[in-house]
Amino acid sequence: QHDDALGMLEPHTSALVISAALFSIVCGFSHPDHGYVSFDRVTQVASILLLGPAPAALLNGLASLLYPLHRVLRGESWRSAVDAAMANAGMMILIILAAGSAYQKAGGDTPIGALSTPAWIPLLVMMTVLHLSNELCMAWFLWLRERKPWRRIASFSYAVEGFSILIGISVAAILPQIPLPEGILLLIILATGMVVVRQLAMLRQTLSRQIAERTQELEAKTAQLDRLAKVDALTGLPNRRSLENRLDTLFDGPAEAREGLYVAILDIDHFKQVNDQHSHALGDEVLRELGNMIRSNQFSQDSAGRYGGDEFILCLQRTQRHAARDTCQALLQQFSQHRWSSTNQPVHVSASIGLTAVRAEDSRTTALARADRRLYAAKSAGRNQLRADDDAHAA
Ligand SMILES: Nc1nc2c(ncn2[C@@H]2O[C@H](COP(=O)(O)OP(=O)(O)OP(=O)(O)O)[C@@H](O)[C@H]2O)c(=O)[nH]1
Repeated sequence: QHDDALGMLEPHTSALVISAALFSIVCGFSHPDHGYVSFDRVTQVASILLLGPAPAALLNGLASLLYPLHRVLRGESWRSAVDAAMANAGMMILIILAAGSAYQKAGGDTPIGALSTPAWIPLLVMMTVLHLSNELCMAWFLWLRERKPWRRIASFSYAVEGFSILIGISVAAILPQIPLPEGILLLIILATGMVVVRQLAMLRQTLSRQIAERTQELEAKTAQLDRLAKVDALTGLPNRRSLENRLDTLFDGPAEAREGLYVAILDIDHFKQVNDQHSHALGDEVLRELGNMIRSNQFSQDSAGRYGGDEFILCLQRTQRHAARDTCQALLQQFSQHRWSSTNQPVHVSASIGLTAVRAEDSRTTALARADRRLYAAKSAGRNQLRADDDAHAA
């Protein structure tokens, strides 16, 4: 007979079921992919089989409503905890009533007589199907409300679910058959198992979080090192290595990429004197400011940089002879007219440029060597000037 009259509930039975239900909910854990995974089915199934669907629904529903206390103690807001508890309790009561009725319809006894009763199979199937429907409804609801993507329905939560249901069935079948001390021992072993699984899950979660944090730090450091390896610290322009790589790419690529390509070498005039007569700090400021000027001119941004000391390489792509000359002249003029602020006495600093058009047969070395010869010619001619291929005396 199906004895699940609510009036027959003993206070100590009710207290035990509510405590067990609370314990099995609290022993859950948040899984990054599957959300909150808990063992509450153990108590739900055991209480359906021992007390009947209606008392089980009542007691587990009550436990679910009490659960917010625990979540609030963990720092969640009352509002969100109560919201979640109401939704949980409602779904749980429905699942218990439906699965419990299926069990009774299949001829299952309350309390369950033995594990050999096949009526627990519809209970297991119903519980799993209802869990799946619950998941689908939640996913659909979250998608409707927050456009959250659908969570993957993975085997893990079903493994926990199925395992919990089987434990619940076993507990219900075994508990009434054994003496009280053994029964208590069984419950203690079960509770310890839940705590251990929970602790292992939390440990796994902490480790994954730490690994994710370290990976992020390492990626940031690698990106920083990568940047430092390519950039000149003083001017912020590409450094020699990065410039050479860039020029190699240009020179190794198709000949069309070098059409209209001009390469210039700029060297500050008597820079040693700037350092010696004023200060190294002013020397640094001159280099930094020249870097800013180069950046704000029309040089190919990734192919203009500091080649070393007071020497800079400038590339102009897809341009013409006059335009290349004008750009270089404008830079020399801007640089020589700059008023250096870090000193009281007036300081005049100028630079010289050797400019050359890249030829079809050029390699990086031959083009730079020709630009260097033009620079030498500019220095020899008195500095603060530009020498290009077509200038008189250009070497
Ligand atoms: N302040 C400062 N000086 C630097 C830095 N790197 C190189 N120098 C100085 O730049 C100077 C380069 O001098 P040189 O190229 O030999 O000759 P110069 O005095 O510029 O004379 P010319 O090139 O013939 O006009 C040296 O005195 C270096 O010490 C730097 O990062 N900061």
